[in-house]
Amino acid sequence: EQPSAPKPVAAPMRSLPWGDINFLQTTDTHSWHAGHLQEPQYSADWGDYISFAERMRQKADDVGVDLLLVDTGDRIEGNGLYDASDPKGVYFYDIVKEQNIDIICTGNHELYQADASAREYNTTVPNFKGKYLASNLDYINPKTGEQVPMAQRYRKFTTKNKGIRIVAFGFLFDFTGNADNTVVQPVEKTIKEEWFQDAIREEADLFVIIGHVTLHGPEYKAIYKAIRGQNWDTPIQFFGGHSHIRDFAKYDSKAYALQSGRYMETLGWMSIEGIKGKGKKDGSKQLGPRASMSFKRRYIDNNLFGYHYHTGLNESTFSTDHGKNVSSMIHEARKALDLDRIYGCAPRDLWLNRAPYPGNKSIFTWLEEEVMPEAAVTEKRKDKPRLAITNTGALRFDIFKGAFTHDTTYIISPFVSQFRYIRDVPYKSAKQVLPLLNNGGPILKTTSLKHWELAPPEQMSILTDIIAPEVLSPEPFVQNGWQSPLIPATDDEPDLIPGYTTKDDGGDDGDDTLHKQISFYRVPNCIQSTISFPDDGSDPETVDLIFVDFIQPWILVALQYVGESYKETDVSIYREETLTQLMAAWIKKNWKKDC
Ligand SMILES: O=c1ccn([C@@H]2O[C@H](COP(=O)(O)O)[C@@H](O)[C@H]2O)c(=O)[nH]1
Repeated sequence: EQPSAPKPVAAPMRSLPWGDINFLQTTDTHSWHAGHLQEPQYSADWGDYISFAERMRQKADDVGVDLLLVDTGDRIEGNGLYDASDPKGVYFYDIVKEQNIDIICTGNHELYQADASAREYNTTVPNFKGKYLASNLDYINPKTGEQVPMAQRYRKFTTKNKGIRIVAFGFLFDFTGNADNTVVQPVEKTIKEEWFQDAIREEADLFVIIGHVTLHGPEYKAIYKAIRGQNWDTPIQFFGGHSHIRDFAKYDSKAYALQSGRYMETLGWMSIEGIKGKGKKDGSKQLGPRASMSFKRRYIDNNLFGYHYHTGLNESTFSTDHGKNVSSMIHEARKALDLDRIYGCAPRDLWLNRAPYPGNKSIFTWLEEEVMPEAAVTEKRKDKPRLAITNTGALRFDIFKGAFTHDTTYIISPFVSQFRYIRDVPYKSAKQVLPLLNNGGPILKTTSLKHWELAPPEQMSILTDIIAPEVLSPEPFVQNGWQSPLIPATDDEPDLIPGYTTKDDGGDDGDDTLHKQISFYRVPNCIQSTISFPDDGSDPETVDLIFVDFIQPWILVALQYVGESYKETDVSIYREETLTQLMAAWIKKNWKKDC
């Protein structure tokens, strides 16, 4: 772990079920490879994960079963370890490649910016040669313009100990926001291609589909139907991602899917018992239906207490030299990037989804009422009445009371979005834009734009508020000078720390650590600040309509719906700085430095 990481807190644990084949999954790590330096329950780093994987592989070898590692994309964007260097990722790629991942694929974040996709093609794919799969993704060579597969389409291999013959694929959901140096082919089209139809006819003991794909969306449904249509009895294991939640889905009695959360908070554990490997010399051909199998999952909180518990090791025996070296690499990178430099001290916790919006604990109310009115200003139009709109998905994480650092700026908002504007929009039309964006409804039915892409990804899967019987602790729990956001508030379960209490198709026993439930309040797709309106409360004739560039397509469609025919050429840059830079400047100016 990192030297400043808070020590994990002991908690009641559930052990890991082992099977003939076992998997560890990471997804949506978003460059949190240093772990969470303000939350003890997620404080292990990528080096610790390497030690954990090495110890668990040893255990698997000792009893003659298999363990494979999977990563399903969105490794970048969301933490200073990737975002703070110029170019991005200067230290990051060498750290990630140290983990011995068996099957790995691309997320949408690897594709938003052309330079990131180029690094993926030129660095990550070769770093994981033979393991990196791109079933529906192509790269466009910038020199020749040639469109080539991002990586190999699928992989066939046999496991070391049980001789299980695996055919594996690596998909990305039907993403359309990629830069123009990649091509994402819709899943429905890909599965009709000859290579895929041939691959699902290969002899296999297990199909493994990894993807940056949610478990209950149309893409995995289509792949499942295609494989099951051809192989009525072969086990199929899916690994998904993208919506940042812990999830487990049962498609049939031999087809399951696992998704392992976000931000290095969770390692997913999947075990399948009852698979016979035919890849061993002594293996016999499968005749008739397979015997019953069991598919079990766990969500492992990423901290050393759990890693020691699951390996049966302790502080002096757990870490491998390799793991320790990678922790040092991360520490050196963080120092070189100056990630602990303090910008200001947050006076209170500000929550993305743990507190209701609007409200004084909501990060969006803070942004809307305090930050945007000061940030959405330019000298030459500072007296013009204006509406400034930001999508809530632009913010990615909570702010905890205490030190707000260089690192935190990227944790909160890694994007390079700027404010743009359309000048002098009739107010009667401009005021209808926010409700249209938030209600989704009619405007978006006629386009390929999806309103859920505006909000935090968790809201794709969490469709109603979850209100936990917890209250925020009056006294923050302080460790190593950092603050943990919550401690148990009542005496009835004094040992439980607030955290994930997952319910999925397997029931409510998936989490390896027993936690107290945390609330989740849904937020609107977009928020709006009303700035420099007439003092007498009257409506202005026209306003400058300001918005972050990510939502420009939605804004233009909404304006069209209310009868205004603005085009891309009517949009100008309002501020040169990114939203992240503007927020950082606001914090430096408004929050005191001495925490
Ligand atoms: O420039 C951007 C890019 C993305 N977003 C928001 O992020 C989500 C996607 O996040 P995942 O981690 O891939 O799930 C997208 O739907 C937007 O809400 C953004 O605001 N700006």
